[in-house]
Amino acid sequence: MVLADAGCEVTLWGRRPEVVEAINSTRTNPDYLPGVELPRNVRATVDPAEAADGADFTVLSVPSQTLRENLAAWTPLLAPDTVLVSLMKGVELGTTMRMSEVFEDVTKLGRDRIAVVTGPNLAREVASRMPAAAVVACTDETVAQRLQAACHTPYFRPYTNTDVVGCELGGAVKNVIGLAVGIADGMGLGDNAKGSLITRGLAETTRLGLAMGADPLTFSGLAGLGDLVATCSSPLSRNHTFGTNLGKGMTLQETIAVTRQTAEGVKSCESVADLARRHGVEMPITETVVDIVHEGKPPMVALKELMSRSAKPERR
Ligand SMILES: NC(=O)C1=CN([C@@H]2O[C@H](COP(=O)(O)OP(=O)(O)OC[C@H]3O[C@@H](n4cnc5c(N)ncnc54)[C@H](O)[C@@H]3O)[C@@H](O)[C@H]2O)C=CC1
Ligand SMILES: O=C(CO)COP(=O)(O)O
Repeated sequence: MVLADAGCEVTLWGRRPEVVEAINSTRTNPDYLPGVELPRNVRATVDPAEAADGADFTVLSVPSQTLRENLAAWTPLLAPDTVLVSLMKGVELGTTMRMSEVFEDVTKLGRDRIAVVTGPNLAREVASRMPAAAVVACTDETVAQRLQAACHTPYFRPYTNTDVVGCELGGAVKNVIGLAVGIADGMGLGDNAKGSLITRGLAETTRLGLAMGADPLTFSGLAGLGDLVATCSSPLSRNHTFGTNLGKGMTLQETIAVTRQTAEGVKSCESVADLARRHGVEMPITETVVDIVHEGKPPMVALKELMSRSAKPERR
């Protein structure tokens, strides 16, 4: 919708024929975004070849853990000069690859053909054309500028950045911190706890980013602090909501059963923790989320452990 509002002709691929049919005939996706009317220049198809044909930009937004499989099937269909754009905020389990690295690995395209859009962009608010800023990241600034122009609308204001590593890490780790804040909210721990988790969460994200060669300033920007604040304050966030349900005492299985859409942090917390170990970086909040979500540690026990960690200076 953003690309179409910015003047692009958009062909949207969808898996389910009934959703594609509803989009083409009613201009809405009634199950997921009721009440949002899509512009005329968005057309849907079940045929990935039709969606990819001649595309200047090929924008990918599937769950991070299925990307590799999806992209392997789509690679032969990509238009020769297309730029691949990731909207995804996750890290692949096992390989610990960021989404742009999976793009590179599967398609063998150069980094100047791979871009990322990220920032505080809760889908429901963007679809309601509520104002938001975003980051368009590519190692090649001219490509970032082309994409910036392609998605700039009166309600969507993209900035460029060449720090792809920092932008992707900001998006992926904020989902994990969003889970932590959700858990704290579900436990009724209050706003001081929230402010503390957001800030210390950003500190551990920045530590990891520095170890991976990111620009630390990226984390005080839209891809870092901006997205963290939006996610940790909004009931629209899937990760925050998932955490809240756990904090209220639901089991993992019960929480999964009431979650209809992708909460990336649930899987990516493990790959982020893995990345941290590989780079020798301490990420206590991320480790705590892994313990609660995957090891069944009771949130109250995890809280006591976090609060009784050894005292230390703030900037270390
Ligand atoms: N929802 C939001 O506000 C935002 C989400 N994102 C990111 O966008 C990415 C996608 O998330 P959402 O759109 O929110 O999730 P979603 O669950 O709403 O949508 C995921 C889409 O992927 C499809 N899908 C699921 N399994 C698939 C498979 N095996 N193969 C192909 N397609 C499959 C689903 O049918 C659905 O259309 C995530 O990485 C998320 O972090 C980024 C910014 C905002
Ligand atoms: O990334 C998002 C906002 O920028 C959406 O967060 P959730 O995936 O937690 O809904």
